Amino acid sequence: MMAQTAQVIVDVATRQTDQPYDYAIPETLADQVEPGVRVIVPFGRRKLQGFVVGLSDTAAFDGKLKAIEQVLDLTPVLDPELLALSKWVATTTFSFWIATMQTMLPAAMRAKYDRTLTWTADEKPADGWGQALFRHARTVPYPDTLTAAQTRQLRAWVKADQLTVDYIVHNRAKAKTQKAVKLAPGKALTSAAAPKNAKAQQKLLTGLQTKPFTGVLTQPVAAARYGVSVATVRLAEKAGWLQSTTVNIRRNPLAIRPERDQPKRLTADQQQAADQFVAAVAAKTPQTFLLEGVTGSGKTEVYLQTIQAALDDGRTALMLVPEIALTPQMVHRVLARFGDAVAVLHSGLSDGEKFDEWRRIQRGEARIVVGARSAVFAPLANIGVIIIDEEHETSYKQDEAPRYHARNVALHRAKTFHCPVILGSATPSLESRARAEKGVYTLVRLPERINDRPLPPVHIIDMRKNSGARVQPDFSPELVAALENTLAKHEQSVLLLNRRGYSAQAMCRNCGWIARCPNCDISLTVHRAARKLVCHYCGHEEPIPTRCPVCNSDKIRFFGTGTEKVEDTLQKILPTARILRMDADSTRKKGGHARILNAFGKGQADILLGTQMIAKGLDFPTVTLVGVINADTALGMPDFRASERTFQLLTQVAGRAGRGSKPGSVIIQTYNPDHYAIQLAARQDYEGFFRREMRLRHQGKYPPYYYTVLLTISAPSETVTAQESYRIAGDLKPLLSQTAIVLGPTPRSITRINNRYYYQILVKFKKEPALGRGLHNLLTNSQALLKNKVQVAIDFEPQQIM
Ligand SMILES: Nc1ncnc2c1ncn2[C@@H]1O[C@H](COP(=O)(O)OP(=O)(O)OP(=O)(O)O)[C@@H](O)[C@H]1O
Ligand SMILES: [Zn+2]
Ligand SMILES: [Zn+2]
Repeated sequence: MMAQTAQVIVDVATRQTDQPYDYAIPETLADQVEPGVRVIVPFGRRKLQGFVVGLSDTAAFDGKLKAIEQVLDLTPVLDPELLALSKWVATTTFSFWIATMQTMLPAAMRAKYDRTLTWTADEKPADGWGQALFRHARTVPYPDTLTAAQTRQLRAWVKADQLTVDYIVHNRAKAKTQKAVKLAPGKALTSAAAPKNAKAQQKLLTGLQTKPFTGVLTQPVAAARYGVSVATVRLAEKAGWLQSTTVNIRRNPLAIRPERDQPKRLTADQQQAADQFVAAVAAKTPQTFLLEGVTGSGKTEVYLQTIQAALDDGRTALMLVPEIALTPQMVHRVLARFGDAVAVLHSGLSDGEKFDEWRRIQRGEARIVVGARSAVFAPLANIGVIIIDEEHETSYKQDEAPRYHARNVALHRAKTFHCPVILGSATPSLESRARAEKGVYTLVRLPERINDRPLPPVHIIDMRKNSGARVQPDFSPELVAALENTLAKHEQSVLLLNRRGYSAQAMCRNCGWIARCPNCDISLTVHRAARKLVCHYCGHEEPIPTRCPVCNSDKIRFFGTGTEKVEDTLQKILPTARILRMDADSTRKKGGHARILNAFGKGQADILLGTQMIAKGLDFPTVTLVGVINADTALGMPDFRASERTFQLLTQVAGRAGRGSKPGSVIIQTYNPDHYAIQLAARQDYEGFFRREMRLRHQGKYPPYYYTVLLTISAPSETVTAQESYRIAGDLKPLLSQTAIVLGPTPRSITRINNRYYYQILVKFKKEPALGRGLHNLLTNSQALLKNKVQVAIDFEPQQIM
């Protein structure tokens, strides 16, 4: 019997509507409504989009149900696994179900884009309606009105791979076509078809006779196949023995086609790691491994060989990397090993490109997915292994709703697919390392660098002694000497400017006025190249003033260390050095990262100066010196993870030195030379750091000993924000046991952003069965919140507490 009722989640992100609504299924749509398709339904006075999440045979209240008006998808956009996952993510992150479902889809499908139909099969549609539809073009607008039979026909074509539905994305990317050729039917391809002395054309003719092709080849591919130039292929078209046509080509995200490489012979350590992973793939055990491998220990090669094992087993593989644009090298390596079987998903892609990749995955054309955080929702079926590289990275946690952590989502999917998860890092998060300690994860270590290369020696420079009139504030004499030395040897250096909370500000030297944002409690940052002051929180911009608005003096000066300013100073110290700067400004343009890294890799610069983004994953064998200009800025943050972050950053960046045959060295400038995070990072002693930091977390009752939930309450009025925060804290406390700890409410360290005030409550707990429901009720039932324009954000295991 056909289902009569569909449960639909409508596209309204409020607590009140965050539940399935019943809709009747009209008979004409009966065979189109399935879980995972999107529909248009009447909702109040509006028509809304929604997702079908379930079907049932009986109506909840007979006859009174409104009916589904339209089905948007010919095939489900979310399969049962992803549908169930979206629900789980919504529950565990206190998000709206609609929001998690939307997060899983490429943006092109979310907005109101126009749809098209493209006939992809060689032969024409069999029936008259289809032939009429595609009479003038292979791609036509999606018809406005379709009968049920016609929709059924479209669905059948899609299932038979004869038809695709596309979204016209108006920004940047349009579907790309390339000129192509096919054999002209009925043309005799004899050598008489071209002049005897036209050698290239004769060569092509011979090739076409001895090695003919079917279907369509792009001009360059045809040229390569027959060893002639593209011009010759064009001549052949003119002569009529090849027919010209076009093909849709995939918008290739990174536009790189690296040379294919072969698996490397593993070292003994790599082999024992790979053996365990491959065994878990084969045995289909949802086991979680923590691969703790020092920088340059060859973790990537182990990932690649494990992926190969999953593919050989007929399964697929998912590999997450932190914000992929930051690691073009990693993507390059995966593409070099697996070529077209790889789909790449990351935030640098246009909507059209993302959609292309997503569809290749959904259709099973791409069996390996490499991507940043949201790629954890890639529509892969039959996953054989999930890898999370640099698992300690905070970018795996989304810091806006839905506040999911990709690691947790990965672990959940792995359970569904019965596949192992590999968490890799030189500096694992304390949470993961502690789980390995307890035996929840299996610890696998790579303690040595490849080819017995030593880890580089690290020198700590005490910047408190770097004073006096003649010294440069940002460059100790030791660092300058090392840079000069490296330059003289024609080797390369990497310089890290740790900019977190540290940027150039404009100040009046006469009265002390500092340029501040009118909307936020934060000073504005100087962007000298653009001659602007910019707020990094709300985006407010204003010109740099020439006179102080308070005392009218013209002594406006800049202070603080911006990357631009350091670059200027560095150029003065080393006039002949070729410097490349890599920060948010210099990489804003698409592909900016890849371009800078590429230039540096080719030896077009001597020094790569950059922010955090240069610390991770770079593998340049020619780098022999790494300098850290200011190691301390992260230490000063009011966050219990400050030491962990500092340790991770310094260890990672130090690991960029000496990866090739020449030995490297590292210089760390700091005002806290005795701090354990800096001392242990200098020794690359992860285990030592782990033990020490664990003791402190235990004393302070912080993760991984305690769980944390952060409530952030905001409103346009500070009084309302404070009142509501105290009320919420008061409501929560009775729900909690004696062992739970409630910190706050306290104003956030930057209390006002974009003219809203922010207060926080941090709950630390070990086991609170009633907390989840309590928080849920708080959000659902609170009319007061709505009335006062109060927003409450709930963040389970927040990565940033400020
Ligand atoms: N078995 C092997 N034989 C030879 N070279 C190898 C082998 N495995 C890896 N390499 C090379 O060693 C270098 C370091 O490896 P890789 O970048 O994978 O290390 P990693 O552990 O990911 O480092 P990091 O954590 O610093 O990013 C790379 O250039 C890689 O090509
Ligand atoms: Zn002034
Ligand atoms: Zn602002």
